[in-house]
Amino acid sequence: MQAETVIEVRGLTNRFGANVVHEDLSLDVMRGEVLGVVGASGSGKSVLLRSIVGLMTPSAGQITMLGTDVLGASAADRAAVSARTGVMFQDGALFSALTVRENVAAPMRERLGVDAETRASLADLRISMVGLPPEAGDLFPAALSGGMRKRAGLARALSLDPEILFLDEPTAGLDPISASAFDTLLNSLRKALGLTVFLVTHDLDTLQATCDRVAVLARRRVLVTGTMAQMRAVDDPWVQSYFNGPRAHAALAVAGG
Ligand SMILES: Nc1ncnc2c1ncn2[C@@H]1O[C@H](COP(=O)(O)OP(=O)(O)OP(=O)(O)O)[C@@H](O)[C@H]1O
Repeated sequence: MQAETVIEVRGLTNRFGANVVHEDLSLDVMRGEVLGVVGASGSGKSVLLRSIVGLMTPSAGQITMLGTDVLGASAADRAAVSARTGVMFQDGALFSALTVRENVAAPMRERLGVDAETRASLADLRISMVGLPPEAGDLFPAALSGGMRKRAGLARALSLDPEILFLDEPTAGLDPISASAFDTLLNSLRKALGLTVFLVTHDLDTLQATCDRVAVLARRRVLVTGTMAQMRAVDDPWVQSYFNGPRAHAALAVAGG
């Protein structure tokens, strides 16, 4: 079966004044894969994610998502594509004045023509899918631990039953046990829901545990894509120090690789 490209980025350029972050960057994301996006701090991983999900307008280039040219599309078409995706930000980006259940239900208000009671039941389903206890739905974000906040952010990203999930540093700030539990959760959700996942991370354990392919951002573009094993053979100093450094070896040893 021919693999389907669900995100196609071509000729992407992003600059902030004199700071050129991306220049003629290209990337494909295939349906059903978990793609890890790595790169040094400041290489433009978050800017790439924000460009794809429409939170910022790139300086130049073309982005096709789920068959729609998102930069050229009408606001209504962009919103329709956006409703088929979910984004989880590093800090969860939850509304502090809303309970977890209300946070998870918030995207449904606009997009789903269902009453408040149904929205609450659907939100509770998402809350249980991410492994939070039922009582977490009544809590406000301030009452959650870091790990619970990540899960609540994930539940909200799953609110509209998305095809593509964007995760920005999902395990940052978590202790190793919680991070590993998050990896396991991501793997099981991805299987159960048939998700495509665009995962920005620095976490080698997460890459090893969850990703089918990795894309390395360097020198303003996607320098290389491939499996973790392929990364170890790439002749580039940053790629070598990242994928063949002591931390990478530790991650591989744990994974039995
Ligand atoms: N709104 C903005 N205005 C000006 N410069 C910006 C803006 N957003 C990002 N940048 C710049 O773009 C570059 C890439 O930032 P980005 O946050 O995408 O990096 P990153 O690879 O995600 O880094 P990290 O791993 O540290 O999170 C940085 O030089 C940053 O200062």
